Amino acid sequence: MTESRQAAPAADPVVGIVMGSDSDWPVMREAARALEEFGIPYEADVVSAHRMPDEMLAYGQGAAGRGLRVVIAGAGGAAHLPGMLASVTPLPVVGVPVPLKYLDGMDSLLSIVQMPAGVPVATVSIGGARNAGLLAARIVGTGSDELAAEVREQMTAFQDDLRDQAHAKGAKLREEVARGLD
Ligand SMILES: Nc1c(C(=O)O)ncn1[C@@H]1O[C@H](COP(=O)(O)O)[C@@H](O)[C@H]1O
Repeated sequence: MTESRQAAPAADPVVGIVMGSDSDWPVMREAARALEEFGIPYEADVVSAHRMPDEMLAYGQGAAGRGLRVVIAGAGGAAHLPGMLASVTPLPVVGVPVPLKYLDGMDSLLSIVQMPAGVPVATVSIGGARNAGLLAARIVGTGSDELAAEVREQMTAFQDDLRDQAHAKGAKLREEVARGLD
């Protein structure tokens, strides 16, 4: 009898990564990479407030009910997607300003960061999708389930690693200085 080989069912996503266009993916995939490093199940999709407003509303309104705990929303230019999602979901929304050819992402940054009182979006730096993923991981880590506990443990190890790397860089720089500048 041949052994049946079935792929394990993918865990339900707890983070939703959405972006205004697939052209944002080269930037936004860094958020996905960060989540993968922490073993956090996520989904990724194109959702545009401007081009598909009905679908954007449905995504935002359904996100919490589907088990998502955080939404990461990235968009370039007149980036209304993160704010519009934040207005229809009770979940934390992390906004990623995506830099485009003109204005270097300043337009997107200002569109996302200047939210009216009552509708918060946690905005990361221009192109800062990796930090968006790490922030989402920390938010997941605030939970009380097994995944949250694992993420907290991994995040502490990650931070220890960052500190060790910074120490190593400092040691290298001090050695260079001790040898004298050319
Ligand atoms: N800012 C938004 C929204 C939105 O905020 O709803 N929808 C698309 N876009 C942005 O338009 C840019 C150009 O999109 P195309 O590359 O598809 O022309 C992208 O950076 C996208 O995020």
